[in-house]
Amino acid sequence: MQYSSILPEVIKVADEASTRVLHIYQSDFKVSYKEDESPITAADIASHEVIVKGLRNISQNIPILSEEGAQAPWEERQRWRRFWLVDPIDGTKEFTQRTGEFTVNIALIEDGEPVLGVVTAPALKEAFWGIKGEGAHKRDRTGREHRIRVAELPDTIRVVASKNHMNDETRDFIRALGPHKTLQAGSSLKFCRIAEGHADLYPRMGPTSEWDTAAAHAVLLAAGGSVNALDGTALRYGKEDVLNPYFIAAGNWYIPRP
Ligand SMILES: Nc1ncnc2c1ncn2[C@@H]1O[C@H](COP(=O)(O)O)[C@@H](OP(=O)(O)O)[C@H]1O
Ligand SMILES: [Mg+2]
Repeated sequence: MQYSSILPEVIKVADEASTRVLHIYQSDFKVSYKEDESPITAADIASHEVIVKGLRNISQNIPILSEEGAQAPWEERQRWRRFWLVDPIDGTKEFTQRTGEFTVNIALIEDGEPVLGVVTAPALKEAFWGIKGEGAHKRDRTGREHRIRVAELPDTIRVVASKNHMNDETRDFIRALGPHKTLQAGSSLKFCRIAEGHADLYPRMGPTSEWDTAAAHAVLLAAGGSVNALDGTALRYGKEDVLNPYFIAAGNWYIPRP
């Protein structure tokens, strides 16, 4: 499959979803709570609907797994060699707190690997995309597009961490790094900050689901970075359990084995 030939259409779908999301963000929206007590708004649903429709237009035959869609049973999912993995809004808490740090995420998975990813931050007017082996790009708030790449290792490591889901394990890991600077960012933007060279490391010793990380993982990979579980193996997608293991996303950082 020629990923570069479908990329402009995937960006268009993400942009359409972003426009809908932003419209709701700027309105007096209502917040409801799912069974797991995580928040959901009309923007999550609207974004999901725009993306599913758009991706079906691009490819009739590639199945879709979305945070807000009905999940196909494992008997079916385990046969998917290639599928779209979607988080219509990552950082719903950021959305409801109106920090602007939420994203729309679309990834294409092939044999467990994120080979294409598009991440948009509607309120920040930023977009990131990447294709395995073909590099990553950012569109900034002025509309200018440019290639991005992870930074060379700086003297002081810049660590990016969750605002809403910080925990003791992640804090201990960061402390053990020694001298470092800390940046905060919401949602999958943390991976994108590494991909564009503004941060070096994102340790996540806490739960996330496959849709939270896949698109930004693809961007970071394409920009020269990595996302590894604590045993050093790359994060993979399309598992029976959609939860990710704890991970370390990094630019040019050497991860010492325990
Ligand atoms: N207990 C838990 N189980 C699964 N995922 C969790 C979780 N706590 C937080 N997350 C995930 O962390 C994401 C937010 O990350 P961050 O704190 O880095 O912004 C949430 O994305 P959603 O907003 O899409 O639900 C959510 O999926
Ligand atoms: Mg999410």
